[in-house]
Amino acid sequence: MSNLMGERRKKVHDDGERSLIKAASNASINNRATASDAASDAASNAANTGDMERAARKQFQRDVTPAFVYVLAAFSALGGFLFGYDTGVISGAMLLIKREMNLSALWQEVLISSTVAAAALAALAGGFLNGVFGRRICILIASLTFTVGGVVLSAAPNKEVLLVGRLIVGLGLGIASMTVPVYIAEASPPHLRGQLVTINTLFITGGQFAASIVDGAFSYLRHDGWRYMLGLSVVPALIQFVGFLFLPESPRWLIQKGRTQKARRVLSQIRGNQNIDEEYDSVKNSIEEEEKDCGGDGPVIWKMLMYPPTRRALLVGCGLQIFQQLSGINTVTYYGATILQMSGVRDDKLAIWLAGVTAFTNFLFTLLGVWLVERVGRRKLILGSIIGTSVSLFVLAVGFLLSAEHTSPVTLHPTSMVNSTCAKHMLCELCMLDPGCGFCYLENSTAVFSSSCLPVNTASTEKSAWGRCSNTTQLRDHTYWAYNYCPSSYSWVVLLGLVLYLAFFAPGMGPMPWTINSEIYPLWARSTGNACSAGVNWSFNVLVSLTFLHMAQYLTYYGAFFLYSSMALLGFFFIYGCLPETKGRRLEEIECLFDTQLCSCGVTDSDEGRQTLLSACIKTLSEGRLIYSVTVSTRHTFDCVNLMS
Ligand SMILES: O[C@H]1[C@H](O)[C@@H](O)[C@H](O)[C@@H](O)[C@H]1O
Repeated sequence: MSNLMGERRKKVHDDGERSLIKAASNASINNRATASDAASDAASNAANTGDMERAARKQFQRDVTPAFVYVLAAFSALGGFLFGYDTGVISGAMLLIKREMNLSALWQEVLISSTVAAAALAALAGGFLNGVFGRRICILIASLTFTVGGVVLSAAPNKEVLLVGRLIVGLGLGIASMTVPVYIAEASPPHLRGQLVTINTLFITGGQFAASIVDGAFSYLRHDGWRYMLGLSVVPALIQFVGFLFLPESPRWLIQKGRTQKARRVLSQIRGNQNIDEEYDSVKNSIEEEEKDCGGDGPVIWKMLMYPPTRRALLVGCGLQIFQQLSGINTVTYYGATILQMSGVRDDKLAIWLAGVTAFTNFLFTLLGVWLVERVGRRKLILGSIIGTSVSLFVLAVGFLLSAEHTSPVTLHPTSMVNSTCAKHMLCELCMLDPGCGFCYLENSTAVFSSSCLPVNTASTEKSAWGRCSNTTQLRDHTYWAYNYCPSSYSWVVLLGLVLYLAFFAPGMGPMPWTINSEIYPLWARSTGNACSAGVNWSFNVLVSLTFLHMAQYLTYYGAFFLYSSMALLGFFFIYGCLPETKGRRLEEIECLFDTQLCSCGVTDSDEGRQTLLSACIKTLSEGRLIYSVTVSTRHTFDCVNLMS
């Protein structure tokens, strides 16, 4: 298989080389090229030999990828695990904390959103820290922050200290989320980069899954169970911290800082003592090239915005993160347990584990993404994923719509309830959309009957404040309490939508925005580019989570999901138009993909040839009597001129 891929890539290269000679002879050097047919042949042979050597070297490197790069990726991806764990664990922990500390709804909201908001700010600051201190120090800072945050949270005597702990964890999240993908991308060989960076997202979803298991297990410990839930994050954080004391700095960052000897040492350590000259030279050349192109004063973000290729890359990177969040991943997974309950899993004890089922499905399908990313490429994977996501959201919305249209009426109106707002609701759908009420009903195999809309118990949404559904032991013998959902014979459509959603979102839209962002910026702009896009991701994460319940109230559930579905469709057109394929390219080549006007409907085959050709040109071949000299004028056009020496 890898042989075949090697052959294919070589063919593209050959074609590129042929078109190079053709382009050159058609252009300004027409006469000289005609006079040098023989020399051209010789050069072509020499170039082919060089080509074959390069291909053979690449093949060798593929066959013997040293284990060290996997170790490095795994330790880095613990940052992803903590990302998933710390964002996932809070929902289960909150159920216990709110009871023990008597938290108001506002405090609950503050404790949940503060972390994500702090992460957004820290991700932005992480760009600066990365540029100055390097990737390794930033990962060490992040794991130390996670550790301190975990200790503060697990020992918190009151809600104020809890808030401090949540803010500290948020800082770690922000720094880790932008640094880890960059570090892995910079250390990986091109043919494995996509897979290894995607492993980071696999660890995110793995962390979310682990969090749901821990939540389930410690939920039985009514007193202080939350301390274990929150405190356990210290374990992976410490493992990562200790691991990173021994792991090296990114060789690309070292070269950028002029620490070339160390960079060479690290690169050959990561590549397992293979020949690193070609890679080292290409990174170094491209840094010099970048300095020429993008010299000038001002903050990096300003230079990025002034320089068209990085401006376009930033737009694409942030756009991907925005559409990832606007596709509603965090509300769908948050709502997943309710969807499963709605579909007939009515046992309350089981409900807490249902979030785990959704998280596990998300994890499983992210694994599919790891497998696919280097096989089909980023572009196809994310396009297939987002269109599937949009369709699944549509199915989810239709399921909610059908359920709403066939919603059960409220048949009982207890007289003691006249003062409650819940008494006003005549349909389950309206009762369910009111956060203060729930639906209490009896059910036989064919119908719902004896139903009432009752106020929810403020301490636990698992039962009503009073009446038939206020005592959990009474909630059997076909008496059910539905908070957040209505019994419906169309729940299978909703369940189908959920499964389809996870199957499509998780392999592409979940990981690709992170993977692609780690690749598309040139080195001088990489930390800042990733900081901005990660900051945008976290900001939209808060935005979507904070607006979901209000949207559900004003637009109903189906309205909210139709909106997410159209956002995903919009995202499809954006990605189709603007995202080039980055698979298999060296990081230094990728900037060229943004040379031309943005949104030119992706990269065509001939573009691929053009890019391979460009990288061949940049190397300035000098073989035999023939010299290829390169003019890469402001990186917008290039012309390979063959000259007789
Ligand atoms: O890529 C990740 C991932 O797929 C998670 O499931 C989600 O919670 C995050 O917000 C997202 O950035």
